[in-house]
Amino acid sequence: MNVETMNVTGEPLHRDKGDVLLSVDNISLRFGGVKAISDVSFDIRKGEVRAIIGPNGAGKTSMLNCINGFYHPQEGQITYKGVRRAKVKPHQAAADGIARTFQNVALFKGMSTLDNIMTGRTLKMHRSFFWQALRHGPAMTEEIEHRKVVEDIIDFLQIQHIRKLPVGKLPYGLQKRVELGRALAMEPELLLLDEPMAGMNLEEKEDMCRFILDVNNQFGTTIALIEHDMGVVMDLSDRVVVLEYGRKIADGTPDEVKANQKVIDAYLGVAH
Ligand SMILES: Nc1ncnc2c1ncn2[C@@H]1O[C@H](COP(=O)(O)OP(=O)(O)OP(=O)(O)O)[C@@H](O)[C@H]1O
Repeated sequence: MNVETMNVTGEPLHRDKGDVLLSVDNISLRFGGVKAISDVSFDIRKGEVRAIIGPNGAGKTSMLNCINGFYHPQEGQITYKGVRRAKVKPHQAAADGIARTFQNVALFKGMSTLDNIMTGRTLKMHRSFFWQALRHGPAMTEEIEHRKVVEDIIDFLQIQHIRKLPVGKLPYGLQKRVELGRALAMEPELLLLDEPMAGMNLEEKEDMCRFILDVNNQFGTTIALIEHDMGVVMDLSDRVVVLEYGRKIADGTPDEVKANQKVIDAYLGVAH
């Protein structure tokens, strides 16, 4: 099998990096008197790794929450796959191919790695709860198909050795990998990663970087990630958008952003 041209389920991959997959236009989000995001616009192109960076409180997580429907901005609009979105809910965004991971791992701690990743297949299950409970007939066939996808993901992420272990007992780096696995089980077109390397040691970071790049290269998944480690951001990303105090202050390639005086000032804490 040539994984370069296949997705997780072995279907052919159609990569046309460059088209806009999602665009954020003039988004503003307020919480009472707090302006979390002010008039921000940027786009995410199909097949790219797009980083969202900025100092603490800049509005990065709020932006991911707007993209996947956790928050609904008071102003502006989001267009996904050419369709202007109304107020979608997170499960609708997920059904449309947008999956995410969280800053703090959000897994079912008492459940095994395998079962946690299996929960990522929920939206793909067509048989009713009645059939699934019986584990009979069409539901059985369907479960076998879903298990196959999940086992492929487990192989891909090299976590066979922990497939039966409860995730709450795993080191943090591995929990983050399981969370990535659960997001991948949704076969997303757009994967949102909120600080995927937070709390990891160097070796775990290197592993996670490699998996993110492999997901992008092998499955053609578009990735938007928030990350504080600048080395990681510069290595992984095709383009970087920089937020500060809820406003966009820069947008470009890693080299362009690195050389931008506003970005340098923001990270040095220079007052404006
Ligand atoms: N649910 C909420 N209710 C009230 N204020 C919020 C809420 N979520 C975010 N904020 C505020 O919005 C601003 C942006 O927060 P956000 O978490 O998006 O920033 P961030 O760039 O992700 O920060 P960090 O890097 O520290 O995670 C902050 O002032 C924060 O306190």
